[in-house]
Amino acid sequence: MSFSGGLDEAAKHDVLTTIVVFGASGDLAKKKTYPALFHLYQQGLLPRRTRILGYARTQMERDSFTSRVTSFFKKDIPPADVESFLAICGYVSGKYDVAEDFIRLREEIDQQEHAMAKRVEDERVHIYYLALPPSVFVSVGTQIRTNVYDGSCTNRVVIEKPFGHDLESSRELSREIGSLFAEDEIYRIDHYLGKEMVKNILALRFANVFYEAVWNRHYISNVQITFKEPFGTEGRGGYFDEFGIIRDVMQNHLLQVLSIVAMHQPQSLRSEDIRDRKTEVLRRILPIQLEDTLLGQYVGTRDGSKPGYKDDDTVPKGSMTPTFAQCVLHVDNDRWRGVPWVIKAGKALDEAKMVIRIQFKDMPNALFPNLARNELVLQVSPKEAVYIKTIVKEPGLSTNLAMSELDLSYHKRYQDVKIPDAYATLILDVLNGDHSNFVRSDELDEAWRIFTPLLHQIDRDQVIPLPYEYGTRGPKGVDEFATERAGYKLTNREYHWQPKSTTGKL
Ligand SMILES: NC(=O)C1=CN([C@@H]2O[C@H](COP(=O)(O)OP(=O)(O)OC[C@H]3O[C@@H](n4cnc5c(N)ncnc54)[C@H](OP(=O)(O)O)[C@@H]3O)[C@@H](O)[C@H]2O)C=CC1
Ligand SMILES: O=C1O[C@H](COP(=O)(O)O)[C@@H](O)[C@H](O)[C@H]1O
Repeated sequence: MSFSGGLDEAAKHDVLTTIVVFGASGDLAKKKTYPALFHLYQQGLLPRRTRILGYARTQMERDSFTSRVTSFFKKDIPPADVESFLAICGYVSGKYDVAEDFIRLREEIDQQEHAMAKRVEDERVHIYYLALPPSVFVSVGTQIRTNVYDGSCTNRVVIEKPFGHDLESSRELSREIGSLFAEDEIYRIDHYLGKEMVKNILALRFANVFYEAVWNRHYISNVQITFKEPFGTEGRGGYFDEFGIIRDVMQNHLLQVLSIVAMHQPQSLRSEDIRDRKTEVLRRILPIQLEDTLLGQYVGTRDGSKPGYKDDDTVPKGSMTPTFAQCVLHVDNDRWRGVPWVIKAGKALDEAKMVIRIQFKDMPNALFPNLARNELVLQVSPKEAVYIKTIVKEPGLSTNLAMSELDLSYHKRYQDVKIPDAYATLILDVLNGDHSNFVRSDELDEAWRIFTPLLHQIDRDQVIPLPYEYGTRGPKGVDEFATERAGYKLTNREYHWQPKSTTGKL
């Protein structure tokens, strides 16, 4: 990871670069991969000699391919930019298990490289982006390794989650992928690691003397990491039902965030040093107990305006898959022993939000009795912000105390900065060969170790999730859970942080 001008390393080096997007006809390619590639192209961050080849089974004429991959581009983009981007894009149709099709792909890559090459010894990079269902990862990986892989250039393989559905299947997948590619060729995407505020955690923690000083059990009472979506699985129920909210969001996104908040300072900003620290802290997390877990599944609204999870035609009628979960985790090391970490994720809740809330302990002196607690809140979405809930004297003639905040709202402080999509930053990392924001196989192993016993118990015991109405805060007991299990103290019911916040009396 670089904090000092490493942004356009790849572009500066003018490496001959070929990016192959497998599954180019699909949803992820259309919504994320191509818009991200286009964003990088527009910013001049793709190496000058880059070619992008889509690959999928669907037969597509150039027109239908280009209209598909540009369908999620912003509407106000100059058409000339889109045209020049499309000039570097091509498409090859082929199956995922047919050697001849991959040989054709390799020939196409060779031809394109030949056309771009200045010298025979040009430095070359091949990026294989697997925007594909996991059922074909290994088959496509095998074909790439056998028929496309070029040992004389740098090869990078980008893989999307899910990486298995429990410890055993994840190990099996790692073993199979690991037999095809070296670990340093593999980039496992967790797109939360590309989000601005998640990338900011490292800077906040290790570039400011005052945070690190209190970042431990002596000052922090509990930590809450919360993901809320205001919509249900609508249409994606088939996929979701196999996984459930714990596998979909918690085992990956929330645990990755937790590991960065909890880890010790890395030796350096080198990706392996950062990943070593994350893995080290994951190793200290005890497997989650069912008693420390609250599960829910949304039902339709009383007025019938929103459907329940099981009303979705793609969801099996008797499904017990949780769409909401809240768990307490414990990090068993000297820094964190005794501090509960509450992670919560749910679909069809009351709002869209991803926040990391660090609640400090009570003020240890009695000069001011009954003080509310300080909190440091990192809002990852919808609007990036860092704020510290801070007690002040109510301004004016009053001598009361009031809860207020030190507020760094990005949309106010950085008005001219456009925060890039996570996929754009992650693809840029791949171009730069930077693994810091990708999941290493031992991290993945630890993540599954923490969740697998719980997931198996839920399946084995057929644990019934509690119902909650679409658009609410979650099942009955959600707020009490954090208070009773983690000692969370609601600071002040009158106080609600907003970008332009009101203060509330204590
Ligand atoms: N969509 C999203 O927003 C997100 C997706 N992901 C992950 O990214 C990957 C791709 O997701 P997404 O684009 O939604 O997937 P899609 O279901 O859209 O599949 C991508 C392409 O793969 C081919 N395909 C689909 N099903 C099969 C199958 N059973 N066997 C062989 N080929 C198949 C199709 O291409 P063709 O038939 O033309 O070959 C399809 O266009 C997955 O691993 C997913 O979990 C991760 C985060 C978000
Ligand atoms: O990986 C996933 O993430 C999305 C949420 O991502 P965000 O960037 O919009 O916060 C979630 O909707 C989806 O279920 C899950 O698979």
